[in-house]
Amino acid sequence: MGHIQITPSILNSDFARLGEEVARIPGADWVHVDVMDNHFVPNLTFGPAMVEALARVSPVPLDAHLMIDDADRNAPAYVEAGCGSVTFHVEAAKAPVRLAREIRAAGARASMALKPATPIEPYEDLLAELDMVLIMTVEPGFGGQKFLDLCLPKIRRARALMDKHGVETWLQVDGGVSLETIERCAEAGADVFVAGSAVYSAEDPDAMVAALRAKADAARS
Ligand SMILES: O=C(CO)[C@H](O)[C@H](O)COP(=O)(O)O
Ligand SMILES: [Fe+2]
Repeated sequence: MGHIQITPSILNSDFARLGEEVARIPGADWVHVDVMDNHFVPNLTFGPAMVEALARVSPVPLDAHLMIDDADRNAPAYVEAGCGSVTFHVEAAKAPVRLAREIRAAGARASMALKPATPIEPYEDLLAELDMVLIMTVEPGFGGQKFLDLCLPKIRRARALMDKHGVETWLQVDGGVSLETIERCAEAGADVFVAGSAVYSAEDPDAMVAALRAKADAARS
């Protein structure tokens, strides 16, 4: 299991001041950018040009979460835009192995996301091809939703499969992660934590990043 990493989502930040919003979280490991196309999910956010502009000013690398159809065709643009990690949804990818290899070859970390109803077991043999697996703990599309406890057993099963195969793949959780829920995720085996509304509704977002990290660290020991 890797060290604890916190990746705040800018989905619930002020889109009119994105440069300033990312400057408020210098203590984060990554900035999580939720790309939505109004087809894969019923919401629309950023495209490659906006992401490229954000990558130029962000104090930490970008962790792109692509909630877009036809990931095979559309994901490589986000590596080119300067993201350090690119996550595609397996439900939107026709050839996930080929896509993961393409992302890695272009110089980013390759990651695959699963919606709450998508099992991890069919993808066991793909783990070595991936730098990270993202387990959604809400239905993708919107920030500020309630954490789904029903996803915890899948986090445990994913960690067990990673241990079984001896891979270095990170395990990210995304959706409803807060001071109330982060310990459950860490105990289940997650090591990378997305937190959107918890960070950007806090008076001091960087202090919230530190508080989340401390809780996850404590849950581990
Ligand atoms: O992928 C997402 C939604 O589809 C977001 O990353 C996620 O919901 C973060 O926001 P919050 O912490 O408020 O749930
Ligand atoms: Fe996300």
